[in-house]
Amino acid sequence: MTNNIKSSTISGHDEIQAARRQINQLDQSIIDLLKKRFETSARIGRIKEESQLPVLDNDREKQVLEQVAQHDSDAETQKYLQNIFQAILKNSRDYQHQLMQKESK
Ligand SMILES: O=C(O)C(=O)C[C@]1(C(=O)O)C=C[C@@H](O)C=C1
Repeated sequence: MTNNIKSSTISGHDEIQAARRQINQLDQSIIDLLKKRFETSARIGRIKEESQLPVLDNDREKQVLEQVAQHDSDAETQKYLQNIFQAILKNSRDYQHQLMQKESK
């Protein structure tokens, strides 16, 4: 009995470790993709600066969030994905603003 509890605890521990290794790899992929996304956003930001266009484009942001919704039909995870992408869009805008400020100095 004691042994069973111990071994199930150990295998639970191993399972957590394995899942965490997977999360580490997934996080690395997410970081790589987000870096690429920021670079692309910076490119748009430079064009907007040259053309004197505002950083915020509400229609485009709505489109991005709709695209996210279309890619995930699971209502359970949808609200979290929406939150994440709202944060991504905000940080994308902040990054563009920061680059514009730097370039104007
Ligand atoms: O598509 C643009 O116009 C962008 O500047 C990119 C981006 C984005 O990160 O997706 C960022 C800010 C805008 O409000 C809309 C979208």
